[in-house]
Amino acid sequence: MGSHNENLHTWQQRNFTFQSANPTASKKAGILRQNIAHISASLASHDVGTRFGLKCLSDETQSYVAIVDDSGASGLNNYSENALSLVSGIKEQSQHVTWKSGLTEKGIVGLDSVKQIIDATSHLKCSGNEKNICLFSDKTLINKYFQKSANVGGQASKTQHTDMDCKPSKAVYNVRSNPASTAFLNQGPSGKRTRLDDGASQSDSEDDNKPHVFKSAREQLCINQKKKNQRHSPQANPTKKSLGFSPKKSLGVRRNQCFSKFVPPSNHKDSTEDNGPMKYKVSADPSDKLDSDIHPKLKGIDPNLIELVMSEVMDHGAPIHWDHIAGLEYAKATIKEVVIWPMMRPDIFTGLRGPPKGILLFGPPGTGKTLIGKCIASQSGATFFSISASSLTSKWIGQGEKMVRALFAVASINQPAVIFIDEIDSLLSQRSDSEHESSRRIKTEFFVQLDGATTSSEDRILVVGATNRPHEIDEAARRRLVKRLYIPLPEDGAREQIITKLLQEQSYRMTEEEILSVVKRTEGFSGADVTNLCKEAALGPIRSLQFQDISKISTEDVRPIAVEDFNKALERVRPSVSKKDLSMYEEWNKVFGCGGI
Ligand SMILES: Nc1ncnc2c1ncn2[C@@H]1O[C@H](COP(=O)(O)OP(=O)(O)OP(=O)(O)O)[C@@H](O)[C@H]1O
Ligand SMILES: [Mg+2]
Repeated sequence: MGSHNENLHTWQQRNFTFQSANPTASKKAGILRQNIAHISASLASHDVGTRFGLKCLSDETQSYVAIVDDSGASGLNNYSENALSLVSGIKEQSQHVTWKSGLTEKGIVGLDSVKQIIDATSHLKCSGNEKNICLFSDKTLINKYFQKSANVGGQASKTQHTDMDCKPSKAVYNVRSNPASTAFLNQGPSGKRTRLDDGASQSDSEDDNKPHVFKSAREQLCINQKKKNQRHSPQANPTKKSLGFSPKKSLGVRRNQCFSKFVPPSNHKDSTEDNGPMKYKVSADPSDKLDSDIHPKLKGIDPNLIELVMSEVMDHGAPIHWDHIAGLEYAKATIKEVVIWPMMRPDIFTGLRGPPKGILLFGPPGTGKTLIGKCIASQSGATFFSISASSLTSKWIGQGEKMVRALFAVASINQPAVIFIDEIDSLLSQRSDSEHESSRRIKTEFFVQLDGATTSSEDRILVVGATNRPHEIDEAARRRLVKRLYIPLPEDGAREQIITKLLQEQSYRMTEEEILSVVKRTEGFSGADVTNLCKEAALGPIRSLQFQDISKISTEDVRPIAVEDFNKALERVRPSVSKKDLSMYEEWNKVFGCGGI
């Protein structure tokens, strides 16, 4: 190094040049760089005092930095390159400079960002011909790179990818994602920083001699997007298939292989508890919600049928009193004995006195059988189920026998209960070979239920059947309907009772004799027939009105019913039961009836 004065002189001269001329920014920077180098050399050789030397060094460095990083257009902005070449410059000029640049390949590999690169590349797999992305498989490759650039005098050579080409087995890492970590990795011959990972400029060997041009991240992104699209187009990478590398697409969340056992939602508190199926407590009040516990007697029965029984079958008709039923004293007495009393005093009516399981009301049509059923409902205080055989067979086709089972099950839970089956002959008619399978099944179910197989002897369930065709009932049913009550045509007194009762609802002017005469003339009439006669007679006074008076007349002005009306009505209303039919009933009663009329 020159003597102290010489150095000073040179330095002053350089300074002067710097101050006087109007060099460009890069020129200035160059001069400042030399000054800095010069000062640090003088410091090292103790040509200048340490204090003075350091002062000058910091001044020069500041003005250098000011130029390089000047935010204006002139800012050279290539601070990092220059700093690097500066440092490598210092390294050359003053071998014995004490401080050592950290920019050795060891130091670089030790940098966090480089470590990230190395780590990141260690597990990535090459996915086919991603040639245009620079590859680092591990530290050795990075070290190799630096050896290579060191050999070329620090000038980063073109990144020769010969040994870095992406071989299918090598990891792929796109170092683009961490620019700071690539700044020092490669400086192209023009000093322009290029990126090792520059997908666009990074290309396979044939492009290597093309100068690497620096691209901004945005440009890079567009270029890579284009490349990616090309790569993914089917003809772009046939090798993907050949590599057999096609990750299975699993839509959404990957299902775990072991399918958890499906547990159906249940109303049970704890499905592990073995508390059996739902229990229903069927209350007399159908509006009650079904409780969560199923009565043992309802096990295995379709809840819908249970609901049906409760909504459709339970009778909620208007209450009927025994007085509403004219005549039929014997029948009424028997029913009271068999139905009402046992319901009221089950403690007395047990064992031999226990009530029968079934009653049959038979007789000509319109004699009050259904009426009796309704009266039992309102008078017995029992839960009353009224079902007609035709609805059982038609409405619930195929459900017949299930319906029967549900019916008896619900009744047994709501005992004392009366099951009234109107037109029971169409349900339990004589079995024949030609009959339909479903009706046969219904019958069988009925017999089982009637037999009390499902109801213990203490159960208070009464089945009341009504029919006007008793001879058609199957003998098995007949046996089970132990009380077979004949409901005959009403006698005079009954007919007089029906007429009197009905006339009281209207204004009438008839003498007792006249009424009796009417009763006489309705011999053979059923209760229903008598009722029809009264209705007809009541129309008499209306018919005597002129048509035009109808709209004006008040109810008081309508004349009362008179015997003439009945005389006319008798011309129109005829008895519905023939003598022949009548004899048939009487005959049947003699054979199968429980006596009395
Ligand atoms: N003994 C009676 N007392 C009062 N009214 C009666 C009597 N018998 C019949 N009736 C009248 O006739 C109508 C029909 O009676 P009910 O429906 O009980 O006849 P039924 O015996 O059931 O006939 P079917 O065998 O055709 O079903 C009743 O609504 C009632 O007005
Ligand atoms: Mg009836």
